[in-house]
Amino acid sequence: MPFVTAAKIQSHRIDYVIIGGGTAGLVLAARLTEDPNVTVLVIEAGTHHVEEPVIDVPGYMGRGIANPKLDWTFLTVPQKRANNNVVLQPRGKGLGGSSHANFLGMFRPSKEELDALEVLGNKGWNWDSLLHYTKKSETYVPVPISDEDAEKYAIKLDPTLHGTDGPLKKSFTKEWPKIHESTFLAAESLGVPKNPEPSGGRNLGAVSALISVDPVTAKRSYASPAYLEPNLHRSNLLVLIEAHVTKIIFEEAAGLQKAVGVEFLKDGTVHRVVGVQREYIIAAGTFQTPQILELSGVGNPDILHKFGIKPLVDLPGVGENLQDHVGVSTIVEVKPIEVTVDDLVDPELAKKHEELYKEKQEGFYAMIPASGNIFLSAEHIGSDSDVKNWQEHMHTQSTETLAKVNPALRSGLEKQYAIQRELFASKEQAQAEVLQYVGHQPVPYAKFTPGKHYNSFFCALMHPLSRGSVHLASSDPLASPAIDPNYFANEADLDLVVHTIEFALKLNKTPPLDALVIGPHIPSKEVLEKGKAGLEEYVKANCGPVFHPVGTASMLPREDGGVVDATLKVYGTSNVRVVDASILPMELSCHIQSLTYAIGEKAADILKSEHFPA
Ligand SMILES: Cc1cc2nc3c(=O)[nH]c(=O)nc-3n(C[C@H](O)[C@H](O)[C@H](O)COP(=O)(O)OP(=O)(O)OC[C@H]3O[C@@H](n4cnc5c(N)ncnc54)[C@H](O)[C@@H]3O)c2cc1C
Repeated sequence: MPFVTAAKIQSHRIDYVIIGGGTAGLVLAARLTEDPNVTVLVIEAGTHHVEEPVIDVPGYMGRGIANPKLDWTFLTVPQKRANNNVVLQPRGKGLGGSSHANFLGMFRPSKEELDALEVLGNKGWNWDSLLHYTKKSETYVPVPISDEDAEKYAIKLDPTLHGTDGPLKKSFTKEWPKIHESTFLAAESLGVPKNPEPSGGRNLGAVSALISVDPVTAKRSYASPAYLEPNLHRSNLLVLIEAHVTKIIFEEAAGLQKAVGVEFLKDGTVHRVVGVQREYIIAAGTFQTPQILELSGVGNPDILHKFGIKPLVDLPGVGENLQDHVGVSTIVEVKPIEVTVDDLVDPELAKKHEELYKEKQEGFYAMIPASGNIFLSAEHIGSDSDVKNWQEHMHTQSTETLAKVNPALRSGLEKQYAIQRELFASKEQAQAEVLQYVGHQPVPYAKFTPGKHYNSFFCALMHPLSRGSVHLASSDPLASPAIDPNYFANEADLDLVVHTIEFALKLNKTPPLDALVIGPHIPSKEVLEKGKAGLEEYVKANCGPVFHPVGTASMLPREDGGVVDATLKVYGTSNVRVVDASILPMELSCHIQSLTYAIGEKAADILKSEHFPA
């Protein structure tokens, strides 16, 4: 039984401490403890969720948001270019982290995007390597599908691209919403083909989403049941839950900061773990990893001084370079061609599906309502002259951003923008995503009318040019950090979201989908009548994230504003690394959980090869 108490920790000899038992943290813990001579302590602020339907049942996706037991319930600071709104930023709390809170989609970026990590100065971080580690993390479990349905719903996977014996299960939904078929055909008419195998480095087009579900049990597969629970028998894997790490304690040694302990709060008492043999790994996610670094004296000295923290490592990239997929929902009323989540307002039907789920692992709750996604290039959402104007506009806007940025971060940002411009110019690279939600997406800016049926398209940006930040808002380690995605700081981002909405509106008017659409719900007719200006206002008033923040502990050369090097070691320290999504220096054209698992897998091999060379 690896669960330990704060009082007993020091009776163990610990090789590695992992701060945060989330997606990447648990992968790393499981892989390192494959060696029985290596002892790992995971410290997780949340709890161990066992038999928690809100997590396990795929059809309950999203229900944990704003529940403080499951979600950190973060909000952004007021967004200057989005009507000063504060925006919800959910993050999974408890073992499994955001892998227990997410919407289950399993996607991969394009080959060029992963190869760009190496171009940015990170040797060994490229498509081939990350494909290897993604496959290592997963097992693809096929579900039976007829040839006719496989054609309609764009499913023809190349088995060599998918894992066969990794801990995480992925599969497809067992039932296919009819509206996906009409949507995919309409997209094809607008020049966006179906992509039956988006996992091989070409992710553009209309796809049916793979999801992190075990089709045998119909339960969510996530970091805790995949990587932790099967290893609970290991005596060298120690897990401390409901313990909030407040800082790492450093001592100077040979010109570097060496971590000599970690401090945490449990049940109102401050505890320390000292005497760790090898390393301290921060895996607290994109918002809390920079918070822990800053609380520990690693970051921009100007920021640290404000909170009375003595700077130990001058690292101005900590908490900077935050990027997020931002977007907005569009919803139309549709004809009732099939039973959807909208019908579950009927308590009798909801009960029937709950029973179906319990007894046969079937029905609505065995699937997710959002399993169709359309990835679009700039060319798909704009005319030739739009694209040309955009490129020019993007260039000017980026140049202005570069002029304002902290000089220590400028060269890194310049390199990122050069790559973004290249990706933007390519007809093969996705710049926007339309996520189909079959039914009325639960958003606060639209009211569902029982008895009606809806179709939602969430329209999101893939490669934001805007850069935000996450920094301390208080020296109190329990306070939320100040999260500022800085949405639409670059106007091109707003324009791209507006063009994506225009694409979605066009999709609704294109056969055969048009035959199902009754009329607009949101944006309303009044908004639509105002044209582009109306849509811009609509986006600013209602935008929100797709929950894929990255970049706040960027893996980049130090002279480019990096926080970690290509071995994930924090610059200026001798024994601290970051292993989570925050290390990704640039946003990708996909949902990022698969890649986060791959980061954990790759990190484990990096550590093993350094400490136990073959
Ligand atoms: C609502 C939502 C929907 C999403 N949908 C999808 C999707 O459909 N597909 C997809 O690919 N991706 C999706 N994502 C994104 C994806 O799940 C995350 O990007 C990924 O899981 C992040 O992993 P991580 O290891 O970086 O951090 P996390 O998994 O968040 O892990 C961080 C861990 O650290 C712990 N922690 C934080 N601070 C401390 C502290 N001070 N002390 C101790 N522990 C601490 C946290 O409790 C957490 O367990 C979604 C995310 C959310 C929130």
